[in-house]
Amino acid sequence: MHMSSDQLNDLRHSIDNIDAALLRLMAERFKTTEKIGNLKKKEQRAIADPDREQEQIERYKRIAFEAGLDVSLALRLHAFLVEEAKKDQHAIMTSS
Ligand SMILES: C=C(O[C@@H]1C=C(C(=O)O)C=C[C@H]1O)C(=O)O
Repeated sequence: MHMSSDQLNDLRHSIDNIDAALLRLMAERFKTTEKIGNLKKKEQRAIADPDREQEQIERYKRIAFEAGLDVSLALRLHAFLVEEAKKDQHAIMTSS
């Protein structure tokens, strides 16, 4: 049975709202990691914090599982976000 185009439009409207929320949250996350980068620069701290990343991984696993999201997808998202945040922080650390 075909989905009616009304149903399709409604679902796509939901997707657009979800995507907008995801992008705004990502912007918020990168603004926050940028602040952390500035703080690390001031305090001469290392960019990477493996202990923190490990704690985040455990948290991602739990939250993804409870939310019914594929755990490996959540962990790939974590790796991507942290890698990008560290690249940004590296740029902050090396700028004068
Ligand atoms: C943002 C930080 O810097 C790095 C990036 C992280 C992140 O994107 O969440 C976490 C740990 C660090 O390796 C931090 O130390 O909190």
